[in-house]
Order: sequence, then C-alpha cells, then structure tokens
Amino acid sequence: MSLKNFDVGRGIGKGQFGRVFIAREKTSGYIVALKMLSIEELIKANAERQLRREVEIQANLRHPNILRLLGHFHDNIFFVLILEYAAKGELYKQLVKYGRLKEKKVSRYIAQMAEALSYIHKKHVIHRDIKPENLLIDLNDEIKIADFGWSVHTPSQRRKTFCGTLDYIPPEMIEGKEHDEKVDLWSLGVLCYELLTGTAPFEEPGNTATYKRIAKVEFTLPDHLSYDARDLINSLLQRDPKRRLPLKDVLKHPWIRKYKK
Ligand SMILES: CC(C)CCNC(=O)Cn1cc(-c2ccc3c(-c4nc5ccccc5[nH]4)n[nH]c3c2)cn1
Repeated sequence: MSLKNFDVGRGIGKGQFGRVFIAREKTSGYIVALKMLSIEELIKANAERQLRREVEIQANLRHPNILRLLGHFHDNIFFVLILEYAAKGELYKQLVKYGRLKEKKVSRYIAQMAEALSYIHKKHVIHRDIKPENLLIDLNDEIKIADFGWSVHTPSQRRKTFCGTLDYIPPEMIEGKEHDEKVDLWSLGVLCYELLTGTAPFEEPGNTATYKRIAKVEFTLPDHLSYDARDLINSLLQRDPKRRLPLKDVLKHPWIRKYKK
C-alpha cells in the first residue's frame, strides 16, 4: 500500500505532525481520510515510539462510535494513517455554527459516547480526551471519537489555552491525584453541558480561574435546560469520582431513554 493507491483530495484538517486529506482508494473507490505525518517532524519530536503505541491501541479498537484506523504505511517522507472518513466533519464546527445543539440530538450523542466509553473501559483504556474538538460526525449523524491526542490542532478560534483546553480536566487530575476511568464520566458531563449550552461549565478566560472553578465544582445550569438534562449533568459533574453516575446507568437515565431511537 502506498500513496499511489489513492487519489488525494483537499485538506480537511491539520495537526502538529501533519495534515489530513480526503482521499479515494483507486481500486475500491472507498473514501478515507489520509493523515500524513512528517517522519522528520516525528523524529525531531522523538514521537515515533508513542505513535507506534497509539497505532497499536487504535488498530484493535472496533466500535461504531470510535473512528477506525483502517491501515498505515510510510515512504521516506511521510508516515501515513488511513483513517475512516466522517462525512459531516468535526462536531465542534456544528457548535460554532449553531451556538448550542437541541436536547434530542445531544441526548443521542451522549448515549453513543457512553456506549463507546464503556467499550474503551472494558479494554482498560481511559481518558480518550473527549471534547468537541476530538469528535467527528458521520453520514448518519453518528458520533466518532477520533483521538487527536496526536495532532494538537492549530489554535482554533475556540480554545486559546496553550496546552489545549483545561475545561475537560476533572478535579482529581487538577490536584495531581491518581485517576481512573471515572475521569471520562466527568468529561462526559462537561461535554453534555457544552453541547447543550455552547459553553463549557467552568470556562474562564484564564487557566487559574478555570482551575479554581473546577476544583470547587462551581457551575450553574441555564434555565432553558430540561429537568432530566440537569439531573444527568449533576450526576456526572460530581467531585468524588465514586459518586459519578456509572456508564451503564447513564444509558438507563430518563434523559437518554426518552430520545432513544
Ligand atoms: C493511531 C493514532 C496515532 C491516532 C489515530 N487518530 C488520529 O490520527 C486522529 N485523527 C483523526 C483525524 C481526522 C480528521 C478529520 C477527519 C474527517 C473529516 N471529515 C470531514 C468532512 C467535512 C469537513 C471536514 C472533515 N474531516 N474524517 N475523518 C477524519 C479524521 C485527524 N487525526
């Protein structure tokens, strides 16, 4: 497999180590996303070992709501990842476009995220960095976790903070305590809040202010939210990880059940 097997189209994303292009595999006509990583950059950043580890993890994740790594190859300039193409692009662009999303749509996205996270947790993989910037939407409006752990997005208009956003980091990680898969329950609560309101619950212009509000779990729920939506957010944004609603109960929550297909 090499680049000769593909008709490469326009750029659809860019990251720290390279760019992403839409492409069509010539024999099958299959549309994919090709992520071209500069080998020189990878070596300079001493990142090739971590890349191999990530490829290992991603290659054996098979779930409808986790973006598939279909394959990879390299020539002497690029390491190329063949990734599943998500036809409706990045979720946060919807957020920028519409400001906030309807409860029915968010409820379905959160249900899909809970399914994907319980699959990931069963594989003892955690903290897949779930925030709108890492989520893609496919043709049937299904969410795809595309772990951009790799490519730090060029400063998008949404997050100015240096190391990517702190908005999704739970209190235990802010305080440098050990953490477990329950960090993803917190992030799911932050994601649900942000998709329903258009802003993250602890968002502040400065990092220290954000830290403070996260540590004190200081957030308010806007009036337009339904009772059930508030209840789910409150049961996930719990300071004590053990008190956060487990994923299996998220999937049985009234706000999730009432919009299920
Ligand atoms: C194996 C390991 C190192 C991690 C593999 N995962 C990644 O590299 C994460 N990643 C996914 C992408 C990515 C970016 C954009 C897309 C798209 C896509 N579809 C679009 C439709 C309209 C506008 C933009 C679009 N981007 N489909 N699949 C993608 C995949 C970029 N980095």
